[in-house]
Amino acid sequence: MAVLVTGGAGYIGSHMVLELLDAGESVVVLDDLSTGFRRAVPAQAQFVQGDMGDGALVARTIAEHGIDAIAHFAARIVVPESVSDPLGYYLNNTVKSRALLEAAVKGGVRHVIFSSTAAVYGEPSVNPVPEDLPLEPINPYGRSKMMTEWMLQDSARAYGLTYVALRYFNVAGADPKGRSGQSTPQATHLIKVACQAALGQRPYLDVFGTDYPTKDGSCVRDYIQVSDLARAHVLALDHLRKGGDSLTLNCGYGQGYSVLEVIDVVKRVSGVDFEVRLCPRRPGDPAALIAGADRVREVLGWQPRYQNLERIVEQALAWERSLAESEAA
Ligand SMILES: NC(=O)c1ccc[n+]([C@@H]2O[C@H](COP(=O)([O-])OP(=O)(O)OC[C@H]3O[C@@H](n4cnc5c(N)ncnc54)[C@H](O)[C@@H]3O)[C@@H](O)[C@H]2O)c1
Ligand SMILES: O=c1ccn([C@@H]2O[C@H](COP(=O)(O)OP(=O)(O)O[C@H]3O[C@H](CO)[C@H](O)[C@H](O)[C@H]3O)[C@@H](O)[C@H]2O)c(=O)[nH]1
Repeated sequence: MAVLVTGGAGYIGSHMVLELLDAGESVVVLDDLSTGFRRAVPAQAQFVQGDMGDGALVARTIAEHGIDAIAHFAARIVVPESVSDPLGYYLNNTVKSRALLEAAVKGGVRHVIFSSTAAVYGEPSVNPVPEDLPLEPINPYGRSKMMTEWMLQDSARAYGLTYVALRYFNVAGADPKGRSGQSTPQATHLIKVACQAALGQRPYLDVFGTDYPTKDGSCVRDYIQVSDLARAHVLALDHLRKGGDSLTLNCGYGQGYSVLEVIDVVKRVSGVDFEVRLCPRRPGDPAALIAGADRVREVLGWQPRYQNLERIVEQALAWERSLAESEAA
């Protein structure tokens, strides 16, 4: 038995690969390296370079490696890009997920763990956000993911596979052992960008919006550490392999930090008072997104290990430093 990790050369997928290998699993990564990195895949994992939409390749990979479960991370993930290129997003995230699922069903794969997102909720009317809130995504990225959740639901009913859809809130930090982290040079994620500003790799940091109805006017988010998140996937896989039902679970800590609070923590941990510019709102940002986070703990017995923003920022800073050193070498 082996686990196929699509998008395993990317930020979150590479942490899943580490978590699976640490748990003694056999791992095969399928990635087209469109935003991922070959060096992010450890030597103990098998690597197949290719497109998850290539049904013949996926079928061959499933058969050759005896795949019983797929952890499906591969996607395009930049919300504004999804607004300017919706058909590109529906192709990669929805149409190619359909091809992957078809090959999985035909190849007898029993379980799928899917990377969904808080973006399926759009601008939620309540916070913390419960999983049963009606889905009202406000951009093509969120819609592309919602449709894949639907395909999984329908496929589970029709073909008997079981799945866990995990709706991530804001993912941050890096492997505590320094083996992986967020490597995308143009990443737009707040904690990554703030760390780059602290290390002098960016001249300043923009704060997008200071007039939101929140504690200090800036947006509030729930930042979950990436290895804690990967651990939830491993528990989800155990749950399914033991015959557990299909599930949809939020992944967050249920704790919100404002953009200005995050910046304070990055300044304190780094010891650098970098320049911060207060800017107008960024289109499409909901004021607050905090996970209703009880279900993942109750159903999977998930216990976070790194629920501490200082620690998450320390990891992100350490990763940025190691990236800068490897680029300089
Ligand atoms: N980063 C976040 O905060 C966040 C939040 C919610 C959900 N997610 C979801 O988590 C998943 C992983 O995101 P990430 O932050 O690691 O992004 P990432 O860009 O680092 O990783 C995506 C990986 O998928 C690969 N890929 C893309 N299209 C492919 C295709 N057609 N065939 C094969 N490989 C392909 C890329 O090369 C890359 O390695 C995505 O599904 C994303 O929607 C991320
Ligand atoms: O330079 C920056 C970067 C971000 N922000 C703010 O910081 C908050 C967090 O922004 P991120 O870009 O880090 O994350 P998002 O909340 O926009 O998006 C994340 O969560 C979404 C789910 O809602 C999607 O899944 C998406 O892929 C994932 O990156 C937002 O209020 C944003 O406006 C800034 O002020 N300045």
